[in-house]
Amino acid sequence: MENDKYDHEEEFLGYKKIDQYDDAKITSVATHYKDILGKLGENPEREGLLKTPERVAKALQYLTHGYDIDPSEILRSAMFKEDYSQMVVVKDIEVYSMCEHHMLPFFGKAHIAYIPNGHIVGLSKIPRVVDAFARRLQVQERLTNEIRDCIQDTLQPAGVAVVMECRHLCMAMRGVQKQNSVTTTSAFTGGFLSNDKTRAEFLRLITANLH
Ligand SMILES: Nc1nc2c(ncn2[C@@H]2O[C@H](COP(=O)(O)OP(=O)(O)OP(=O)(O)O)[C@@H](O)[C@H]2O)c(=O)[nH]1
Ligand SMILES: [Zn+2]
Repeated sequence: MENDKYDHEEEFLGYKKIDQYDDAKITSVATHYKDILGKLGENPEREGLLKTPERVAKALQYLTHGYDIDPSEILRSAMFKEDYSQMVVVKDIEVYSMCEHHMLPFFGKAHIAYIPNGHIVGLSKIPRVVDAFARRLQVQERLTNEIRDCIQDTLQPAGVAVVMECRHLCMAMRGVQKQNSVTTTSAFTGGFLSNDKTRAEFLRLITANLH
């Protein structure tokens, strides 16, 4: 019975379970990757590579499963009326995404805050929203804005702040080959935009070592 509830909840939120692969898609993507291995000068029939096209296809489906998720629905599923109007900060959320230019990973941290306006949201839903947008082909700037807009439009708080710090492998293992550069992006609404003190408090909280 517990399982039934779990399945229903997954379906409701539009989550795709990790083991729920789309067989037709996997077969088609794998066929292309077998061809690509040959074009790269490899022998796709050698033992170590026999299952590689299918593995890559499954990995790619996982790494882009955010397309199947409705991020607003995630928030709507756990909004609670609450008389709390101080900033809520969830910091150091790990992010793994892939740049849409090279399909190479970029990864780092997201720091998110909102100022409740009658409703709070289940804390775990904020990292879930981050993942729903991150598990797509992205640029860091759009990812940052999409997270902000989703929280603002769905929860309608008095303000949202998103800061992301990421390393881009397309800048490290190829191209310009800078190993230590970190890209920071930010997006704000409401009180975080209009009130310098509110924004400064958020920035202080995400840089403070409180634990
Ligand atoms: N603004 C932004 N750029 C990104 C992001 N991820 C990758 N890029 C950049 O996308 C750009 C694509 O530029 P192009 O000149 O078309 O591609 P390229 O010839 O492979 O460029 P190089 O990486 O400089 O070798 C590069 O400058 C990447 O660093 C991102 O999240 N945001
Ligand atoms: Zn890139």
